[in-house]
Amino acid sequence: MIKVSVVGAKGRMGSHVVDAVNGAQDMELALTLDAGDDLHAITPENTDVVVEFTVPSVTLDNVLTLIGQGVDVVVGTTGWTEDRLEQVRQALAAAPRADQAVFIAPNFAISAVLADYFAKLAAPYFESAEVVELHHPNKVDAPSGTAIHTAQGIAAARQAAGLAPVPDNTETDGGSRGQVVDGIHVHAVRLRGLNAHEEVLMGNAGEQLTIRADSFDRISFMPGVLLAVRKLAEGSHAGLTVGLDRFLDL
Ligand SMILES: NC(=O)C1=CN([C@@H]2O[C@H](COP(=O)(O)OP(=O)(O)OC[C@H]3O[C@@H](n4cnc5c(N)ncnc54)[C@H](O)[C@@H]3O)[C@@H](O)[C@H]2O)C=CC1
Ligand SMILES: O=C(O)C1=N[C@H](C(=O)O)C[C@H](O)C1
Repeated sequence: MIKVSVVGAKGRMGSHVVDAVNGAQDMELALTLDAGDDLHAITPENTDVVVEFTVPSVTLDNVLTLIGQGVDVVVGTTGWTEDRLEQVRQALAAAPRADQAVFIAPNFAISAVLADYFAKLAAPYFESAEVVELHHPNKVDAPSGTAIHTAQGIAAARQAAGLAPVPDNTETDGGSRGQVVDGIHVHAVRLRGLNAHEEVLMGNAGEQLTIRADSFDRISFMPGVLLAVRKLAEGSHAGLTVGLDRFLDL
């Protein structure tokens, strides 16, 4: 049995993870912690893998503490920059166990992972590309971690293909053109009734490709979370891994 602890267990995602772990025949729920709890309670004796869904402002500190505790960590929280990822790599290099692992996924839903993948495939063939993400209004960060990741992937694919910057003759902008991530405009919508959605728009003269992923319910993230827990428990993914696509045969 894989012993799984959940950090952020009272949150929207954390509470779903608790239910998913309780429903998995090969896992047993160890500790469930939330804001104010001491993460040092989590040790290799009671936990194989920790699942961390908290808030962007605390996730790095949580992950560094958990690495120091000698346990593997699956992270779904957003807010990861290259600088923060590097801090995780360095902490893992000095971790108590040589084969210790941290896995971070911008998105655990297969629809979103595939949309991201398809966007990278399509990117070299279109002059224009923009990303629109749409979420529930309780979300604290904008744009979404997934949209940032998608925009970065599109930008890298365009650069590798030698494409020019996206065409844009905007002269006045009060913010309507969105946040620019590596040259790709990203727009965020917050609307009651929505959960997590992303649309990638690509255009050429006279044509448009739309790639859209809709996560209507947080249960859509759970197969991906459980897959990541199982992969880390296998012990063959030491170090830092980013993106669920790394665990799929794409
Ligand atoms: N990777 C993915 O597939 C997904 C990622 N997310 C991301 O997961 C994160 C959490 O989202 P939600 O569950 O909707 O948020 P939420 O606000 O419902 O839950 C966050 C939980 O973390 C707890 N928390 C805050 N500070 C803490 C600390 N220092 N230690 C332990 N717990 C602490 C809060 O009390 C709360 O219970 C966000 O960054 C969100 O963008 C959300 C959905 C899917
Ligand atoms: O806060 C959310 O809800 C979500 N957050 C993640 C993100 O910012 O990309 C994943 C998904 O979009 C849901």
